[in-house]
Amino acid sequence: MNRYGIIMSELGFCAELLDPFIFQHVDVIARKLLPAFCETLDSYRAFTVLYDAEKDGDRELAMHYDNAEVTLNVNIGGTWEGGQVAFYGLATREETEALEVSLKRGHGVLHAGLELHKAQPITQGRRHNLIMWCRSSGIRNDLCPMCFQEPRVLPTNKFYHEGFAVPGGVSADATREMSEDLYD
Ligand SMILES: O=C(O)CCC(=O)C(=O)O
Ligand SMILES: [Fe+2]
Repeated sequence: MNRYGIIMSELGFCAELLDPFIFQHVDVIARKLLPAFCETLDSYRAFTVLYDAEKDGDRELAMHYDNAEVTLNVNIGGTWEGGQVAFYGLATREETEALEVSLKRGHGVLHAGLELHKAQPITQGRRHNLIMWCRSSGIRNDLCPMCFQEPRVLPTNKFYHEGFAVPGGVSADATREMSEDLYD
């Protein structure tokens, strides 16, 4: 469970910092390294995780896959022991033996969102990471990364579209009207 993380958009870190970082840099690297999992990255959800072995902190994160086409997980501080990120292969396949990544301070790992993974318990110190769930509507519009079904994409409110994009042809005004009908 992530009880102490913060959502980067709520702190205003997106427009000047994360938008250019993800859309101009991570996008190029992700499409080169993980072409089977992403096309152009066109939205993201970024948040932090904070583990603390000494206080009443979170110590670990249970096995899951991400609501992302690709995830960039970067350490942004702390000194710690334990806390490896363990990977078990794609959620759509049989579970493999754990591949454990011990991130060093300031280092990161880029992986497919579909990779099953968990954070092993931290045994000493604190670990603070920035998690960027990067989305590619070109992929998720055809296959929802959570339920593996083809989604029916409807306009939603303008703040929270979870990475899907309404297919072309719908004007901004029409989208706004539809979302007002649906959610007001
Ligand atoms: O603790 C970590 O480094 C991994 C966090 C994670 O997998 C997530 O928040 O989706
Ligand atoms: Fe994750």
